[in-house]
Amino acid sequence: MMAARRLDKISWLMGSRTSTLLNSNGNYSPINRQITSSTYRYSSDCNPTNKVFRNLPACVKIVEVGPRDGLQNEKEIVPTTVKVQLIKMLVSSGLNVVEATSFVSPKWVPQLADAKDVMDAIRNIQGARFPVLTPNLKGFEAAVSAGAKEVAIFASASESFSKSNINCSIEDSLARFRDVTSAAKELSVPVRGYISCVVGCPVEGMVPPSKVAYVVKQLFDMGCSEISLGDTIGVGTPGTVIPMLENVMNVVPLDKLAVHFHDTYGQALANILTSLQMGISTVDSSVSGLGGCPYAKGASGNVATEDVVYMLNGLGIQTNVDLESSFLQATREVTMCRVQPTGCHQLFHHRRVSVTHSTMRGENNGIRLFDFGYNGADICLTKEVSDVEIKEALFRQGNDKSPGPDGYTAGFLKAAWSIVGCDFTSAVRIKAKCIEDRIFACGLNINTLDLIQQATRFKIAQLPVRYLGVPLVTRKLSGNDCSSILERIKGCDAPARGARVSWSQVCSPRSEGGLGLRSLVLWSKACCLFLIKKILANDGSLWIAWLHAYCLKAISLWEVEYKVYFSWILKKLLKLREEARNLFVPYANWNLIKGKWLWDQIRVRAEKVSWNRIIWLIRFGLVLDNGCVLCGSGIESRDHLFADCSFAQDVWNAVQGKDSKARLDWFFVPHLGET
Ligand SMILES: CC(C)(COP(=O)([O-])OP(=O)([O-])OC[C@H]1O[C@@H](n2cnc3c(N)ncnc32)[C@H](O)[C@@H]1OP(=O)([O-])[O-])[C@@H](O)C(=O)NCCC(=O)NCCSC(=O)C[C@@](C)(O)CC(=O)[O-]
Repeated sequence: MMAARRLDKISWLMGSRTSTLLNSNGNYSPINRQITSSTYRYSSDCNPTNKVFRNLPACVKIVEVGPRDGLQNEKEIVPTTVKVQLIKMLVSSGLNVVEATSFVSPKWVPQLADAKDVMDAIRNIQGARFPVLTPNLKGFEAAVSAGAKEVAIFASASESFSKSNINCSIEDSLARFRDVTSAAKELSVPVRGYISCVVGCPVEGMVPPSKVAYVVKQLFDMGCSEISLGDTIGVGTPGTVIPMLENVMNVVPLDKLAVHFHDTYGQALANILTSLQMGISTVDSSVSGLGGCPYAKGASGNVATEDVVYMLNGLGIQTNVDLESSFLQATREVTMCRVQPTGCHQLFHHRRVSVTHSTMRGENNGIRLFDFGYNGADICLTKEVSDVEIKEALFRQGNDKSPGPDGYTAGFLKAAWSIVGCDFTSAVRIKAKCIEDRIFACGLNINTLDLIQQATRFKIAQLPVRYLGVPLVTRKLSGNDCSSILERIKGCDAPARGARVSWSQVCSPRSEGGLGLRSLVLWSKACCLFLIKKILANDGSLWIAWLHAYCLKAISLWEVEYKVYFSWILKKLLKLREEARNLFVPYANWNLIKGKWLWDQIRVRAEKVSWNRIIWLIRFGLVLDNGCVLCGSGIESRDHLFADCSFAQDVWNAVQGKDSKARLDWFFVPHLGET
């Protein structure tokens, strides 16, 4: 949600600043200045040769992944023109590697279905490279014919993630990627390799560094010019990143490696700094921290480009990026204003990223929100909800979620959104206002509720959610709560008074003219009798042992006296003792006494009817079984129907005018008329 908001802001910013990027001929002109740390106000005099930062690189290549990784997770389709504008703005800020889009299946990532159009539109932008993601040969061919000069393949160090992201095992993916790299080699197209889940996987948990190293080596051997190590769900810390990097560095040269950190736990900058100290000099990031992987539950945004550049500037490390470019400045300021309306103080910069990622995306927010004690959080929680948020909340619901009090399902509202969208959002707003002065409590006793009510003077209300007329309350339901459903049930009884068939007859077996239903009252009684049998047979269950030890206390069930402290079920069983005695005493063998047998004993029997099979056959157009309905014995085959069936034999005999008991032969039937 936060990413969506930031997108809105970015679009707005782009709209208001487009003019600054167009030259007098109306063509796009990137700025592409060489930026040094001295251009930045807070750059330090940090000497990269000092003890702590001895190994830091002098300059870092930033790979901007916002237009691809940043957007791929957005549900709302971002118009192609906006994407193109975003890419132009990023290049204008000095970012000279911008991952533009993906040539993946549009069914898997609908947001990037316009990959070809994006590539068409950025064809003439100079001063930057635009790699694109290609999951297979099909994607590679499409990318190349759309004008891509660089591609990226993406494997995973986790088997489960590989399956959920690209629908195949790691080994199968490597085979696909070999096809891509050999096709790319022929066309001299450089291939970047990604590895996801390098420290943790949403399904498998921790991923062993040796597994990462194995996949890295495979990608390197197949010809990847650069390999980016992705902490897809942002769970890494320097503590887990260091062993992973050490393993990887053993198998491929350092200058071939890049890092790609998501910022779920605000660790991305620490991880980047650690990676730089270990010699890495290529870092992926996404403008304003947009991003997440649609197939990695819990993956939050990428590390924000502005934050990375800010840190690198502070360390005196060169990038080509102008943090003071109008675009990055404005993106940063507006994003900060959302959560920090009192000012855009640089000190809150880091907090902004962490809070926005965790609170606004709705992930991990329970802990993070209060960890920070940050005053931006309450603004997030209390500010007015937007129409986009209302729509998002509805569209996140499953289609078959139970309907609200108005009876409309989420599926209906989604399908009819173009018609009812405006009404729906305004209705939600009205509701949001009228519930303001009531409290919805859960799990509190009546005294506490009273105290709250006295202190706040708010009414204690019930959630306006009912199912079949019964309120969804957190305490035990009272008779009053159920009154509406009871009324309905009673109401249902009324028309039955004039019915021609009694309920007991409806509940008799089909062979006795009923519908084959079982009366619940009778079935419950049969179950109770069954429990009595278990007590008498001392069947060994824990409950029976407990009954014998604590209730019956060595007295037989027939003789035990009724005690008020007995449980309701035991009292119920004792009331059935006489009936049980009549049933059980003649049968010493407990094994013969089953629930169905008991039900058969206690039910009222009716006369058998001969027509039931025909009725059921006709009523449902079904053949219930393949037995003959005329004689009741034998399978209803051709031979049986025309020859073997006793009814058929009577017919043939009548036709032939003789009383032959001889079995008719099927082959003889066609010739019957001839005799
Ligand atoms: C790999 C597939 C296609 C396999 O998907 P599949 O369903 O197993 O493949 P399929 O071969 O059975 O094809 C299914 C349909 O997709 C079509 N298709 C097949 N290939 C393509 C293609 N290239 N372009 C366009 N269409 C394609 C194909 O033609 C067919 O169409 P249909 O006959 O049903 O109409 C699918 O799983 C997919 O597209 N996955 C991409 C998922 C994705 O983009 N994830 C996000 C990127 S990875 C990431 O974010 C991590 C990273 C890189 O940032 C690093 C990190 O953070 O860790």
